[in-house]
Amino acid sequence: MNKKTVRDIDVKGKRVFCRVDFNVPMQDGKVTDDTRIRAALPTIQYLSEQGAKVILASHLGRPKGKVVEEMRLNAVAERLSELLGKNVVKTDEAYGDEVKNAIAQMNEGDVLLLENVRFYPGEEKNDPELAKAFAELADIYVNDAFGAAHRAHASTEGIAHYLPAVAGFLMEKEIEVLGKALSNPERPFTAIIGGAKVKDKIGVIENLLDKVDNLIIGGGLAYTFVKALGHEIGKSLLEEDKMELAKSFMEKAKAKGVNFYMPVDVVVADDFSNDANKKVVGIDSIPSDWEALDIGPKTRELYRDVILKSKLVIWNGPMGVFEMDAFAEGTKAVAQALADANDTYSVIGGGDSAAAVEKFGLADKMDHISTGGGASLEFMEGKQLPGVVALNDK
Ligand SMILES: Nc1ncnc2c1ncn2[C@@H]1O[C@H](COP(=O)(O)OP(=O)(O)O)[C@@H](O)[C@H]1O
Ligand SMILES: O=C(OP(=O)(O)O)[C@H](O)COP(=O)(O)O
Repeated sequence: MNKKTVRDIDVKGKRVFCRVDFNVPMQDGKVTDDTRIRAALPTIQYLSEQGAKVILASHLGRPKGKVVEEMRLNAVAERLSELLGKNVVKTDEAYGDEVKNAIAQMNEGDVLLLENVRFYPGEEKNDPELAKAFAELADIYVNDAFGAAHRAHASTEGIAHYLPAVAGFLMEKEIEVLGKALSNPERPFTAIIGGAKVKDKIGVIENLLDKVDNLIIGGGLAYTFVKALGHEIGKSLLEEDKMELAKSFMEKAKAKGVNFYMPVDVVVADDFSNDANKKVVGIDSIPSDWEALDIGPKTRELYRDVILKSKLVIWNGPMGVFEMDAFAEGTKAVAQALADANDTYSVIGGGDSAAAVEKFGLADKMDHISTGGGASLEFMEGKQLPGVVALNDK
């Protein structure tokens, strides 16, 4: 990465405004998955050990510029405090006098967490006034919020124009791992794209066609491709207006010598539920009133073979409706193949794929699980991430 990092600056005694992505799942006021908090610990601990006054900022959810009580960061501060083994002061605002007073009382090494930055309308508008108000709190800006790096907001982009601005360790690692995967990939290089969001992922697929040796399509988005080939897909997921594009991608893949893999058989169900009637059918035999909710056993074998022969695999999006056990086998097979492929570097991106890998107990077998869903996708599409662009060059 050609951006400065926390290693390149002296932070001792300095007030450091550190943007993190603590947008974590919560239930009944408790943090239910602290992966993103743990992922930011190396930077927080480093800054604290170097004698900085660490002022953390994050968003949580989408409160749309207003205070939403359930989206306060109190529970996050508690969890962080447990993980750090030290007290974390939490303020009820993200800037202003209360915050300035709290910061004035900080000692070197102390950690403070500001309130949800999205409680202010200026955050998502990237309002320069709010960015300046954040900048006034500190001497240095550190961005470690990879998961929000695709957002040009006041605390992720705007503030970087008013302070020395560097990347944290998580940001550096994500950019390096994903960047290396895309710029100098070990081959064969395979991308597996699944999930449901055809619109979000179609750009990624196009970009990947210039980079990969194998492109594997699964999940709900596969059926737009299946239909584009002229097959009946019954009630399976379809983005009709993307069919032409899907067709052109398959042609482009052929022209570029990219192996394009699609399901050869699928698990179809007569209802979108775990106890629906289900059966395995060939890809050209989906009954008109059934829907395909998982890839079939032949497809799992085929995809496994491709994975085992690959040196680098990036995976974004489940192969089926893995939340229901009846349709989790395809996703599980891909996760298991990645776990078994010892010579294959595996990169998982996207909240649902990461959750699936976690659910199957295979997370520690993966080489890199990205903390960013949207961010890793935009990065893989070849887009510049505003939160990274705004940082100081080396
Ligand atoms: N065949 C399918 N039909 C309908 N939904 C599907 C199918 N396969 C996967 N899905 C759904 O796709 C969702 C994940 O999609 P997406 O958000 O695009 O993935 P990610 O979060 O990994 O990027 C999951 O909730 C899953 O149930
Ligand atoms: O959770 C996030 O995105 P992700 O689910 O795409 O990884 C980030 O915190 C960004 O949140 P946002 O999509 O509300 O801007």
